[in-house]
Amino acid sequence: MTTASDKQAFHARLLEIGTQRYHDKHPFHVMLHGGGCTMTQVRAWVINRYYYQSRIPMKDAAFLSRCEDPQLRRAWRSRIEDHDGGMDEGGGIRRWLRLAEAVGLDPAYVASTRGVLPATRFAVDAYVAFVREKPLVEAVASSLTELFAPKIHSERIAGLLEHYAFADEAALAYFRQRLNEAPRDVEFGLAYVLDHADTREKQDAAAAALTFKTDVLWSQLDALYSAYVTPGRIPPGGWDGREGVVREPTATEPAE
Ligand SMILES: O=C(O)c1cc(C(=O)O)c2c(n1)C(=O)C(=O)c1cc(C(=O)O)[nH]c1-2
Repeated sequence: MTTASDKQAFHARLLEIGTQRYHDKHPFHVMLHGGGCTMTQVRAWVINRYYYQSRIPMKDAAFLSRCEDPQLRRAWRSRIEDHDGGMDEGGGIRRWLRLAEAVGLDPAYVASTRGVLPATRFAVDAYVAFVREKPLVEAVASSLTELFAPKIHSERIAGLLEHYAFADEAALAYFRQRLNEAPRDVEFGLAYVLDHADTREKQDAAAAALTFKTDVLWSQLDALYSAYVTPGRIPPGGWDGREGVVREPTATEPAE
């Protein structure tokens, strides 16, 4: 059993993992948010990050398939609805494809996931497998990087609007919407982990799960940096900088 002060210390330990390891500090994000990316680099990020987006509802479905407690399923299932949405209006995935269009990519190309870097696939697939296989408290703990996501989403909205001609509210709707959704998810997830990681061993395992997830996020950006910032390093199968580009966005284009 854990005491209240134990719980507090564990909470602080989880927050410290974000301070040390969250991907807001990755050099690729520093470039992206500071206006230092070329359009090819922005597009590479949109293409690769789509793979993460596309797998989030699949990992949440894997999680749900393992929950025996109906209350837990009720609390969790909105995550799938946030990303998939309804038949007509769609959700986060469709909003991501609007960003793809805004940066001049064919959304069908992005949705095909052709051109996604091998290391992106490995990292994201490892996250889905982790959630499918590990104890529930570790699976929930692995989602707690979202504790740190509202800050990065706000920085991204401000940075993209300031530095890139393609960026407007329609293009960035995905991030604006996450600012509403993520705090609710993370409030539930954090309370669940603080309550259920009630031994030192479970706390260690939950902290390791959160650390693993920061690695999943960091590796995706390492893959992008290696392929599209370092000249001549696109691996076999990676987007070539041309496929799926349908137009160059201009500053004078009217917003949708
Ligand atoms: O832009 C980001 O940096 C970022 C990070 C994360 C995250 O920390 O895992 C998520 C998201 N965005 C996001 O939009 C999202 O829907 C999401 C779901 C999850 C998850 O693990 O269930 N993480 C994230």
